[in-house]
Amino acid sequence: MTPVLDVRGLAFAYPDGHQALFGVDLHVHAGERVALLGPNGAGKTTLVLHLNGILSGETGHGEGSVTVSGLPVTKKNLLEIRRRVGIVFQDPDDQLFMGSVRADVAFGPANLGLRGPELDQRVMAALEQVGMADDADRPPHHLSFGQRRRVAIATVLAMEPEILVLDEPSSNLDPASRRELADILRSLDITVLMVTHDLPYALELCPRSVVLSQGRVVADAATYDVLTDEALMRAHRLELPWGFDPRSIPVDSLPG
Ligand SMILES: Nc1ncnc2c1ncn2[C@@H]1O[C@H](COP(=O)(O)OP(=O)(O)OP(=O)(O)O)[C@@H](O)[C@H]1O
Repeated sequence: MTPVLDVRGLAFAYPDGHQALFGVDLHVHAGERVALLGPNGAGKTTLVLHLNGILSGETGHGEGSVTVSGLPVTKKNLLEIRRRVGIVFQDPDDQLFMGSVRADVAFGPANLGLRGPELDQRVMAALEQVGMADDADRPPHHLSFGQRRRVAIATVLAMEPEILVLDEPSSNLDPASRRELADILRSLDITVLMVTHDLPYALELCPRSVVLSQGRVVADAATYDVLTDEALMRAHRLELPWGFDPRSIPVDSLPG
């Protein structure tokens, strides 16, 4: 089966010569939810920015390849790649700039040529997926941070991407919003790659974790196995929150 996301031998140095990735391999199959973990400066954002061609060999010095459902990420394929790879950035305000929630969610599909009832239906379906349909006519800047994050996710879902990439989805959320977002993410029938420093969230949502450290993949295993590997965790500056013990979570409540 062709992976949805196929990263092979990806190496990248920024124009100032700083080498951020050294031969990264990552294969994600349809329906998987994978956490991308690693300390500050590991190269997670650099990798994510390659997934839809924001960074590439043309913006620095690169080697290797990224393929999305068989389509290589190249300049020629960028439009289709950006439809297939939906990236939700950490700050929802980077993605919301229209006068209403509805208009923000409609922006992408309208650019793809959708109009009329088909566009409305696409917008409302995406808002329903994130529990924000009742707020369609509100200005995004009237919403709470957690609500804006959900709308930012809807703007991406409205493109019907093949993979949803989330950068720190739980950051700045209160515990209830964090849990509600976890419920939403679990309910989506979509392949997910989630960059996070929130290790309990990774355990709760992602059966598999990939650890990036100093630009290299140093682990690719079941999240439970990663989080209980004390030597690995220590070597790569990964720390569990105080009092959190993955071994105390009943195995049948972990995502499988
Ligand atoms: N524009 C840039 N020019 C030069 N070096 C950069 C640039 N952006 C990032 N880097 C460097 O590349 C390396 C990887 O950075 P990156 O932002 O990808 O890490 P990260 O894993 O996302 O970190 P964090 O968890 O802090 O967000 C770091 O050493 C960083 O200093």
